[in-house]
Amino acid sequence: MGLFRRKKAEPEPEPTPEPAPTLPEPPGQDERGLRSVEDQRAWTLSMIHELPPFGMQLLDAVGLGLCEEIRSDVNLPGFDNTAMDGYAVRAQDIAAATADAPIVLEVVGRIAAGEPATAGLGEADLAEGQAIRIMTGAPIPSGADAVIPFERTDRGEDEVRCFGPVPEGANIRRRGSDVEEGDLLITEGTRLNDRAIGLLAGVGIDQVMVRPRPRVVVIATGSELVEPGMDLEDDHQIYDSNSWMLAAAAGAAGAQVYRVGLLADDPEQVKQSISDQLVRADLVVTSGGISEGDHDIIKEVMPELGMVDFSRVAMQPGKPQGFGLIGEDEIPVFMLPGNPVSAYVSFENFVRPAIRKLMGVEPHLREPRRAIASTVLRSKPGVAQFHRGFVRTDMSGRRTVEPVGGSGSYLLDSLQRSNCLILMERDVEMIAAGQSVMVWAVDEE
Ligand SMILES: Nc1nc2c(c(=O)[nH]1)N[C@H]1C(S)=C(S)[C@@H](COP(=O)(O)OP(=O)(O)OC[C@H]3O[C@@H](n4cnc5c(N)ncnc54)[C@H](O)[C@@H]3O)O[C@H]1N2
Ligand code: MOO
Repeated sequence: MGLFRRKKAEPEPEPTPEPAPTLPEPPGQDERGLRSVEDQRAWTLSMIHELPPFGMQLLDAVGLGLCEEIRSDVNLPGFDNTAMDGYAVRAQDIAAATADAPIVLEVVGRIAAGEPATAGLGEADLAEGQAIRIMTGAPIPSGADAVIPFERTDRGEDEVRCFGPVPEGANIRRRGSDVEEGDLLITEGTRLNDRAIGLLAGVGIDQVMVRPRPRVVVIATGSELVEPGMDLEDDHQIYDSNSWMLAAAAGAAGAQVYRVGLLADDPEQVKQSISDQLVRADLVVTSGGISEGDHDIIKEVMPELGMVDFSRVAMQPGKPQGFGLIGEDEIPVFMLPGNPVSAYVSFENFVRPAIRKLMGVEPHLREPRRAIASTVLRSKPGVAQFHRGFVRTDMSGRRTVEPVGGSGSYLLDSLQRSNCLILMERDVEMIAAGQSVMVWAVDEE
């Protein structure tokens, strides 16, 4: 017992520190320490979330991902109308007409597009022996069941000679024959193109719910890099191609791109510059500095900015990969390898799907097409191979593909000459000429 029966004050318990947030459990590795491309993609995509949707005017929505289902409230056409300038007639009245023995009809009115069907006749039906001059898009008057084009008549004003018959229904565009009220027009997850905008406008819709363009910051690192347009000061410098190519690719995928100037291999500068970018980024993409070198700057500084993961993926090119969630807002960052082809192939495999997921556009991954290999293709065992290729489709629809350039991941020229990536799965070592293989046609949407 203590003095004066007072209990000794219990020491305050030490507050348990919040555990530092970590990335979800990364995918497993093979015996050589490599992850599969599919696992790496699924894992990184699991940390990317669709951006919240907004209502946008049609022209602001071009290229964006629709996040509602669009059904039509109207019929298209909204009324039976004529596809030709001519005369609305009763087909049976001129069934016996020929060039030599034309049938004469009385012209009882005239309807232009935008005028009501009653403009010609009032409330009466077109009667036997009557015709109405009618212009393309104008509504078909009641009683008429065909339109004879001007070219098959003498274009008469008060009466018209018809030089041949027309079948019932000829040149009439029926109400609802394009779109019926209630039809499903565009599904959620569709990236809106120019034709979709036309259809939406055509059914009277002026605003849609879409996800905004993801803001993608693209950064290249490397002290050897020089901005295109500047002089190379010595012969061991190179021009930065990656940040331009990645910025262009991100833009084509639908992003709002911010390309940041080059960052030299100075840790403090790189850290500060990347942190400064986070306020305007939904996604950050870097290139270079992630493999085993002494100056792999990204590998060095990024752990100070958040939760990051560097790994090796069973793919060629593109083996070294980095991913993280950085800054207070845990902005996703893809840290791509510096070799230009590796950066491009990594973009196609991981970044483009992430941009599409942010936009709510499906499918996330490019859809592979089947093509016949025109020469033998080889791959190292145990890695997914992404050869550059040129795919063409002949007149009969047969798609063939040939490799372009070698497999070196520095080969920018052959990358430019290619229009596809040839996909050779991890367990495939050879594709013989004439065998089929899957390709990503990278110039397609
Ligand atoms: N000992 C090892 N060395 C390397 C390995 C490895 O596993 N062990 N992997 C190789 C592979 S594969 C790749 S890919 C590269 C990736 O390297 P980094 O991401 O660290 O990239 P850097 O070293 O910065 O650059 C590589 C290469 O690319 C050129 N480069 C970089 N940035 C640009 C740019 N913006 N525009 C044009 N060219 C760029 C750079 O000059 C280098 O030539 O590592 C291998 N090494
Ligand atoms: O895998 Mo590196 O990405 O080939 O050149």
